[in-house]
Amino acid sequence: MTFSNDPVLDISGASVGQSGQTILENVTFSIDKGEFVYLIGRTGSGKSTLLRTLYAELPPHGGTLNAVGYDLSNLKRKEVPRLRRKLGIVFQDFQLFEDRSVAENLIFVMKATGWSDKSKMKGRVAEVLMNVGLPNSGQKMPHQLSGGEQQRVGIARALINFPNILIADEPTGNLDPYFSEEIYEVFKDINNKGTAVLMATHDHHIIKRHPARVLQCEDGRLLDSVKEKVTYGLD
Ligand SMILES: Nc1ncnc2c1ncn2[C@@H]1O[C@H](COP(=O)(O)OP(=O)(O)OP(=O)(O)O)[C@@H](O)[C@H]1O
Repeated sequence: MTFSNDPVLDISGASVGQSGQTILENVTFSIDKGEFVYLIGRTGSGKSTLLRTLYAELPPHGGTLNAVGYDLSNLKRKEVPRLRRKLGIVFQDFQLFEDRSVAENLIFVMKATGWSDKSKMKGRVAEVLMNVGLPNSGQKMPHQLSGGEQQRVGIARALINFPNILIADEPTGNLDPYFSEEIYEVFKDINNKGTAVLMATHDHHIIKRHPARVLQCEDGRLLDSVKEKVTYGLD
C-alpha cells in the first residue's frame, strides 16, 4: 500500500546486477512524489541495470527496494503488471508497433492492462496525446512522425495508467539536440503536474541547462548529488 507522502522509490542497501554479476552495491536513495532526478554515469556503469531492476525486469541481488508501494525483493509474478501501471517506462528506441497507428499503439497497452470501455479508452488516448503535445496524431502511423514525435508517443504510452513515476532510459539518445530539448520539455511539463521522473541520460547539455538532482553510477556505487559531489561530465 502506498500512502500519499511515501516516496515513490525507496531503496536501501541494494545490490543490483545481471547474469549473476553484481554491478552496483549498497545503493541507497529515495525519490519523492513529484521529484525530477537524472541518472548519469559512463557507458557500462550500471544505469540500465538499475532501471531494469526498478521496473522488475531484473531481480535485485539484495537490500530493501520499494517501488511505488511494491517490495521488489518479494515481488510475485502476477504483481509485475500492477507495478508497471504505477511506474511508466520510456525507452531510448521508442518501441512502437510500426504497423499500428498511434492510437492503436496506445489502445494495445490499455487492453493489456485491463481497460475495456471503448469510450473511456478513446478519452484517455486523446488526453495523453494532448499531454505530450500531439493532439491530432492518433490516426498517423509511426513512420509518418519525426523521431521526437515518436518519442512523444512513447511517453504518452507510459502515461496511460496515471503512473506515479516515469522511468526513462536515455529517452533522447536517438534524437538530435533540438528534439532532445523538446523531449526534456515534455518530461518537465508532466513532472510539473506531479509525476516524478527518473531519467538516465548521457546528455550533459540538458543537465547543465536544466539542473536538478543527479544520481551517478560510478565504480560500482551510486552517488547522490544531494549528499555528495557528482562529477562525470558535469564540470
Ligand atoms: N545481459 C547481460 N549479462 C551480463 N552482464 C551484462 C548484461 N548486459 C550488460 N551487462 C554488463 O552490466 C554492466 C552495466 O551495464 P548497463 O547496461 O547497466 O550500463 P549503462 O550504464 O546503462 O550503460 P549505457 O550508458 O551504455 O547504456 C556492464 O558492465 C555490462 O557489460
